[in-house]
Amino acid sequence: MAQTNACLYVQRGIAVFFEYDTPKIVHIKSKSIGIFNRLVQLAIIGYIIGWVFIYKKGYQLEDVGVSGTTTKVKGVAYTKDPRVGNQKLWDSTDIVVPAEENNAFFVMTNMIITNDQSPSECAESPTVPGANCTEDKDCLPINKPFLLGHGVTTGVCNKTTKTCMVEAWCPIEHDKLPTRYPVLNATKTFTVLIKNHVYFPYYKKTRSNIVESTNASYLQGCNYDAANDPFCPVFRLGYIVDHAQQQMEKKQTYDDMAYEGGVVSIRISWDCNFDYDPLLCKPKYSFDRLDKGEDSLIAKGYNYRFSHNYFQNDVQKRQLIKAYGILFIITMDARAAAFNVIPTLQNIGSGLALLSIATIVCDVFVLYLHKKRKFFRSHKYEEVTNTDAFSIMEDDDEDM
Ligand SMILES: Nc1ncnc2c1ncn2[C@@H]1O[C@H](COP(=O)(O)OP(=O)(O)OP(=O)(O)O)[C@@H](O)[C@H]1O
Repeated sequence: MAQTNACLYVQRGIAVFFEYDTPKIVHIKSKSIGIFNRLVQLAIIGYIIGWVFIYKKGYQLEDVGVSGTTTKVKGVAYTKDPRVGNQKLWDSTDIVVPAEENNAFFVMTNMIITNDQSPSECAESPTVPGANCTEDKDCLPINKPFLLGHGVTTGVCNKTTKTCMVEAWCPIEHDKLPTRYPVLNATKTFTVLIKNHVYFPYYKKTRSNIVESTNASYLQGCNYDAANDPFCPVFRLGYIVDHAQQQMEKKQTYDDMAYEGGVVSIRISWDCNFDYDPLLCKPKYSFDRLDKGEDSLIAKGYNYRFSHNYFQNDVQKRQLIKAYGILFIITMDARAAAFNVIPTLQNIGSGLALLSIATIVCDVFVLYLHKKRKFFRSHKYEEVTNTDAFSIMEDDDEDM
């Protein structure tokens, strides 16, 4: 039985080898099928013209720009807060730390200041893991560092604080923000000048976000506003923070964010069409908050520590600052395009090839979905053999 089946397969295989398929044109005269065919062709042509050529500008060659960005923050704040000295004047030199960063700037908005620290011995903080003790032997070995603490053990337990004595920068920092408001909430009125230069290597053209028509007095007086002054490169920090939170469910005020810090991105987008005057190419700005803000339960906000070291009466001293603030990260995305023959021909070619899909779609409709599909199929597929051909030749001979 199995042998017979195998023989049948072999015979069929041999028969297929001696067959030839050729497409046949069946001219169907039907209003509904004709309209369907034209609609499919129209949809494909619409896609090629509308999407590929008009929307995606398939006739242009794209170049990606390289760019450099610098920033300068300006503003003055005056605080009356016992935490930072009763009266203190702050300008951007005090508040922007470090003074210069690559594609970013940090604005300090709140802080814990520990003044006059000097290297000596003091009791470790009770919140430091492993620093609690009841007797001296709990603080052995000597010179053991506390990873999350402030110094190294001296082998003595402080009976008052019940923590190990450490050799450290003393007094150690009291790591707790004392009030619910940020010291430097006035930074919301500070401004930042962003200078962004972009170069397109293929087109050898440079653009800058400081528009050609501006002058120094315009820069000193303008403030970016998406609706009223979209080309001013000077941004109020309060404006950036407000607009960065638009996509967030729980929006925070500038003061809320300034209290524990956060991360905001400033995105500069260039989309230049060099088929027109390059001077018409202007940047667009958008702002986003990158940290989770209120939604994050642990490790909220953004802070880091830095110190100012000095000598007083030949004693080495320092002021330690735990700075909370907003880190502004500048990202850039630059593209330029202009007419070029190669992408134009490529897109026309692939568009024409796409038109053949109309025939496939119509064939599927006519041969498998249409109510007269059996009739159309019988005309589309026809089997002929050599014997048929010979009989027709003989008939022709007789006629002659
Ligand atoms: N954050 C800012 N807000 C408003 N204007 C600014 C800001 N930063 C700079 N400017 C002004 O923009 C212009 C160009 O700034 P640029 O830094 O190139 O020049 P500058 O003369 O060195 O600036 P300055 O000495 O005032 O810091 C200057 O007139 C400057 O005062």
